[in-house]
Amino acid sequence: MTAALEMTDVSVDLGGRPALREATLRVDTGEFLGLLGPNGAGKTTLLRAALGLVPLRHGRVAVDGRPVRRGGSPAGYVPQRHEFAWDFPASVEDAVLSGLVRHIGLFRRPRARHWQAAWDALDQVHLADLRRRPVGELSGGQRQRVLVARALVLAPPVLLLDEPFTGLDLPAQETLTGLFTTIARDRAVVMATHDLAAAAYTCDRLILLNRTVVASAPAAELNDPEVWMRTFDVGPGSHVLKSLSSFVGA
Ligand SMILES: Nc1ncnc2c1ncn2[C@@H]1O[C@H](COP(=O)(O)OP(=O)(O)OP(=O)(O)O)[C@@H](O)[C@H]1O
Repeated sequence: MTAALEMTDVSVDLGGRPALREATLRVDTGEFLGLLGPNGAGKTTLLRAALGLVPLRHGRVAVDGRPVRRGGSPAGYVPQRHEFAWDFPASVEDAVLSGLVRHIGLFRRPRARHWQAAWDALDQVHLADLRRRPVGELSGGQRQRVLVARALVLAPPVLLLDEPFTGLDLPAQETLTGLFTTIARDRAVVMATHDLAAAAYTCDRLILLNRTVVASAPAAELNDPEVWMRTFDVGPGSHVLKSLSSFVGA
């Protein structure tokens, strides 16, 4: 089977320093993958490499079997919420259509098929009723779903989520988790997150990252404390390990 996303020996330098070292991973259609690691572990860099947004020092990236070139990845990207201009006077459907700007053309009018793709994407995130609402009036959870629809409008083989739960309450997180699980039925989903509990409960597999891939397995199988110590650069007496033991086997 062709991988939805395959990264082989990927190394990236940022500011002259290594941000990612020989990272290798494969994600298949139908998988919901959690990407975990401490601050500065290279999670965002790995997502940006999958999007063709950073030069690779070494290695290969392929989406749906096709090599990714600079700026030309078919992967869908859901940025962190603060990266979107919510005070821009746009409706929900305008925001979703902006995901198609490369297909529509910058100063051209969207065609019927573009509107239909936007409405279908809004249907998938259960926001069809709010399509005329100004984006500035939405809650944090609704804004997150708009960003997911904006990425889905291109029907990507893999959806990359950067910290989707930050600042959301538990019910909003639960809604999103259900949504991501549904979306992962017919594509791959990769979620970079600091929320280990949410990832452990909902993701099929976790990738533990600390500049390189330290481990890749379902949460229940990640029961070697050594692996978590290497991931988070902590010693055996660390509180990190104690808090981990409630939801993984470490
Ligand atoms: N534009 C940049 N120029 C130089 N160094 C950078 C740049 N962006 C990131 N870095 C460095 O690259 C490393 C990896 O950063 P990255 O943002 O990928 O980590 P992360 O795991 O996403 O972190 P966080 O959990 O804090 O968001 C860090 O050491 C960071 O300081």
